[in-house]
Amino acid sequence: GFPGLRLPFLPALPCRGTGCPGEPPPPGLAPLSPGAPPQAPDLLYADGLRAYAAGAWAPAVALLREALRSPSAHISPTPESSNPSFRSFPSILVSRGPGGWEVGSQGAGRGLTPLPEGTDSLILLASQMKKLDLAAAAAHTFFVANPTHLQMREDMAKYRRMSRVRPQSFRDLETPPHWAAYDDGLELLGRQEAGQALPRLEEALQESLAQMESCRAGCEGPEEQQREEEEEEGAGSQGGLYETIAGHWIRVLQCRQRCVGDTATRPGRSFPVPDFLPSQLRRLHEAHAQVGNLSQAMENVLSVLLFYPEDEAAKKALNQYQAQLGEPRPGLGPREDIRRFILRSLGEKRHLYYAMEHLGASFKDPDPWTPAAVIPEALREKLREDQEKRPWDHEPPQPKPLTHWKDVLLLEGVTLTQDARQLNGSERVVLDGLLTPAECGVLLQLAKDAAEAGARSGYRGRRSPHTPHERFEGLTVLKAAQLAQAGSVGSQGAKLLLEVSERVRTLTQAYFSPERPLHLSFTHLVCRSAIEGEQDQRMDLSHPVHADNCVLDPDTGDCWREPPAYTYRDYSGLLYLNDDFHGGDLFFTEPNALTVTAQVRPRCGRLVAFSSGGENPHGVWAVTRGRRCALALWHTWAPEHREQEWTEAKELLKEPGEEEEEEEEEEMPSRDPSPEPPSRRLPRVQDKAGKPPRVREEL
Ligand SMILES: O=C(O)CCC(=O)C(=O)O
Ligand SMILES: [Fe+2]
Repeated sequence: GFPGLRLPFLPALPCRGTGCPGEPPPPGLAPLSPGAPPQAPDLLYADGLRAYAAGAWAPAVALLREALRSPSAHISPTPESSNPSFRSFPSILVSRGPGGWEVGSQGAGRGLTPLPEGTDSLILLASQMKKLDLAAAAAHTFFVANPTHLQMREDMAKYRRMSRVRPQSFRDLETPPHWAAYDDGLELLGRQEAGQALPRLEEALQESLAQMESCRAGCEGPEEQQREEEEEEGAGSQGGLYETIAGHWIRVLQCRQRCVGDTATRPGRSFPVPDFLPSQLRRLHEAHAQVGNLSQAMENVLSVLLFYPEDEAAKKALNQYQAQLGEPRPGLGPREDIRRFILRSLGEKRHLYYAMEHLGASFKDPDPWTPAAVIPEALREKLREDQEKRPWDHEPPQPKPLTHWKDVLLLEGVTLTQDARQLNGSERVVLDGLLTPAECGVLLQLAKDAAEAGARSGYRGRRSPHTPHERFEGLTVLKAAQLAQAGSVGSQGAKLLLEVSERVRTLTQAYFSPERPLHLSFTHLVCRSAIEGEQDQRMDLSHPVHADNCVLDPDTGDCWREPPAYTYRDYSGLLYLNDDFHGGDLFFTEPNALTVTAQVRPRCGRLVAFSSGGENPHGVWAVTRGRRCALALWHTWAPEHREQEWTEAKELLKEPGEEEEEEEEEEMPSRDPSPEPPSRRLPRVQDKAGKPPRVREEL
């Protein structure tokens, strides 16, 4: 498996002396400071890789360059032979030519090219060092941090085609094969290249099933047995033989069912893509239909129907095919691999539900498609209640529209919904798919729990500072972490809040400021609730028209970048969590604060990001029913305005075992903070216990 690894091809490097836990100075950066004695190139190289693995680009580039430049490196540029875990690749050179990135094979006797500063130099450097895997991963990482760099993406594809490396190995380095194939397939499909998409989509499905198999195989492995032994010791083995056997099987089955979610979870993400297999089948069906493969389109749509027998779209397509084919063709049925998968899974679910009903076992069904008939009558009521409490787990899958895929940037499944032109502005964007429904659910729950915790301690949800007709609750990341520590809210929610804010920062930087690092300056989870019985004659807004970093004068259209405005804010982001309320759309206006130029309806996982100045006056229509929750984030180019609380919150939420690893990373000096979370760049919080809690009021 790939449990959340960022760069799995990098071996865990042995820790030697300096920089190792318990040892002073940070790893191997000394040679870069003037006057320090030079280090052997392979040590520099190893340290460079460690810096690279930690995401510290600047030191990585510097160290690797040093490694390459040292005299002995000219003879043997890589310590490949001494380190068997580095594979050799054919020698390929990527360089920046007049027409963009250029790919060619390395000519003999070519001298060392002076390297420009910056992340992309690592790609060049790595390829010169014949570290094609490193080059590819660097290119990929560069792309992830700069998704608007479409040229780069195309060139990466070229690079991949030209290399004699097996086709997947570039993405494989960082991404499990089923995700790599899936993303490729979707992208091709979006470009209307269904024919080319098909092999990748098919591969994605095969690889997903294979991944599932290997995950399932692990369910009876030594770890599972060890856990059982421990549990049995703990429980004093009161049960007899049958109980022991039943207990074993229940655990194996629970584990196997969990593999669905594991396979559907992208590396680094906390939640699975909902309904992963059925949505892959839908894509396959779509692609086969587009190229006119009638029988395969039919096979796939029949497979969708195995999951969802009542799926209207699938039934309609099927009828159409049957009409086209005339008479039923023998031998045409759902896919065998899917049929077997479903049968087996249903068998397991039956056992688990039985165990739940009669043996008190717990089981969280990972699938929304389980037919009601499989669930014992006695459990249905309770499950329905749970479901109502947590509707996000069972929201029907919403296939993303494929019509705009030409414009879509594929980044962690995020799609570009509206660009500045479509929004009638200069620096505005709407992106979708930043959160899964489950993630929205967790954050909504966090907001709710925090509000309840506040109410218990005598704090009443106050009236909005903007309107008397709404209640307003705001939660900062630090407050969330403190509440999690006190046990008032789940720590999963507080952690997700941090993770998500970093996700937004990365995207905002990539989209608007690829050349210059953006920092979070303030993160606020905000819910606005209509006060019932006070909505009838309402004329005001939930949030009056304003600009975020300047004081707008609607009469002249000027915007004064001076206090009381938060003048250091450079980019604003609103990440919406729900849409089950009335009113509450965000809108942009002309500088006169009257003429509406664009409007955005909030929904789960939708991000609206824009520059914070007078070019983006905006407001929020009255929320007249229900509760509207959003994560408001402001970004700054000014490092001195970085959100200190982010780091403090991160610190509070750290699990006991995480300490050492972080220690090492934090000591990694990194002046170029491009794709890292702010925590690595900020000094450690000195005194968490002694400090009175800071209250912040920023809106
Ligand atoms: O919640 C929104 O959609 C916008 C809020 C806003 O503009 C702000 O807080 O500055
Ligand atoms: Fe605003």
